[in-house]
Amino acid sequence: MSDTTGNKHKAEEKAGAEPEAEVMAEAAADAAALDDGLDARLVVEHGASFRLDVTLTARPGDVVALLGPNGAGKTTALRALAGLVPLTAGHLRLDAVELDRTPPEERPIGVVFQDYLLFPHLSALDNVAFGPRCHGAGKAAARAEAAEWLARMDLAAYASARPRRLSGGQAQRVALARALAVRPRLLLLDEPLAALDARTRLDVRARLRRHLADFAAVAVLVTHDPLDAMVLADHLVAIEDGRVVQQGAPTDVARHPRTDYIARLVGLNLYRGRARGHTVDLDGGPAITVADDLAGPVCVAFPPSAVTLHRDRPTGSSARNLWRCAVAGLETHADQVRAELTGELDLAADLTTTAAAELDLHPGATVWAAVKATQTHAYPA
Ligand SMILES: Nc1ncnc2c1ncn2[C@@H]1O[C@H](COP(=O)(O)OP(=O)(O)OP(=O)(O)O)[C@@H](O)[C@H]1O
Repeated sequence: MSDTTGNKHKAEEKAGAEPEAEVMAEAAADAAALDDGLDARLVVEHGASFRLDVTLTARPGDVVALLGPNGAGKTTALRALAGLVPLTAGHLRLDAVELDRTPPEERPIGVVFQDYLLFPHLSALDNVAFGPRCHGAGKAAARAEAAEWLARMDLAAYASARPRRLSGGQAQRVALARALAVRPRLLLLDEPLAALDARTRLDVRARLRRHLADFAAVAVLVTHDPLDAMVLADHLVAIEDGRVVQQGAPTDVARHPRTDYIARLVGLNLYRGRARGHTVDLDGGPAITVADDLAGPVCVAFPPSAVTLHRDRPTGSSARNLWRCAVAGLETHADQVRAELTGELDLAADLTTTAAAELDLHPGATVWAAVKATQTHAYPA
C-alpha cells in the first residue's frame, strides 16, 4: 500500500514529463513494487490424505488473515511460510528473494505462536533480545534493541519480569516484540488472540491492530475468529480443504460470502458510520453505542451471536442498542438458526432452534433486537 502511494507521488512529480516517459516511469515503478512483498504458491502434501495448494500475494504493509475450519490447512500454510514444513511444489518469494530452500532461522521472518512460547527462565527483556541474538547481534546491542521494543509495547516496567508474572495480554506483547525485534519482512501470527479471555481480547486486539498498522512489511495471521480477521486484516483468504475458496477485502467477503462455511464464519454485522466518542452514527441508519472511544469515519462490527431477540420491548434492559425489526428470513444450520432482520437496522442474529421456537419466529414476525456495547467492535474505517 505504501508503494502505491509512493508511485502516485512519483507520477505527480513527473506531471510535466513526456507522456511516454511518464508511462514508462510508472510501469517501471509498478514492476519494482511487485518485487516487494510476498509472492507464494504453497503446495504441501501430508501423505495421501491432505494436499494444501494456496497462492498468497501481499504488498508491504498488508495484513492478510487466513481463515478456515479445523483441518483446512491454515497452520500448514503458516508453517510452510516459516520453513517448518517443506514445499512439495510451488514457490516462496519475499521481496523478490527465493526462500523455499532457505532454512527457517535464516528467513527474514518473525513468528508469534499461539501460546507465545516464551522462555520461562528468561526475563521479558531477554526473551525479546533472543530474536536479535539469533540474528547475530551482540549481547549488549540485542538487549538495547529489546529494551526499545518493550518500551514501544508499554512494557518497560516489566523488562525484568519472568513470563509467569505477565498477564496473557502482556505475554502476547512480549512475543510480538520478540518477533518484531528481528525487523522481519514477513510477520506470522498463529491465532494471536486465542489464549486470551474475552475482556483482555478486546484491548489486545485494539493494540495489535495499531502495531500491525505501523508494521511496514507483510503480516499473515491465522485465526478462527471472524472478528479478529475483520479488525486486524485488510485482506481475507478463506481456506477449505487445502484450497482458497474466497479472498478479498473483509467487507466484500462479509457482504458476499461464497460458501456456506464463510457465510457462517464471516456473517458479521458490519456497518460504516461516523464516531463521536462511544456513539457511532451509522450511514443511513440509527446511532449505535460502542465500547471503543473514537472520532471520525469508522467500521462497527458485531457477530450475529451477540444479538439477543425479544418479542416484546424489553423493560429494564441495560442494552442501549435496541431496534425494532421484522424477520425477513430464517436459515437453520445444525441446532442454530440465523435470523435475517430488517427494520431500524438490518442485521443477522443467531439463536438456538429452541429459542427460535420459544419466540415463535417466522418470516414477518416483529422482534426487538438488542446488542450490548461491549459486544461490538469499532475501528477506524
Ligand atoms: N505433520 C503432519 N503430518 C500429517 N498430517 C498433518 C500434519 N500436520 C497437519 N496434518 C493434516 O493436515 C491437515 C491440515 O491441518 P492444519 O493444522 O494445517 O489445519 P488448520 O486449518 O490449521 O486446522 P486447525 O484450525 O484445527 O488448527 C489436517 O488434515 C491435518 O490432520
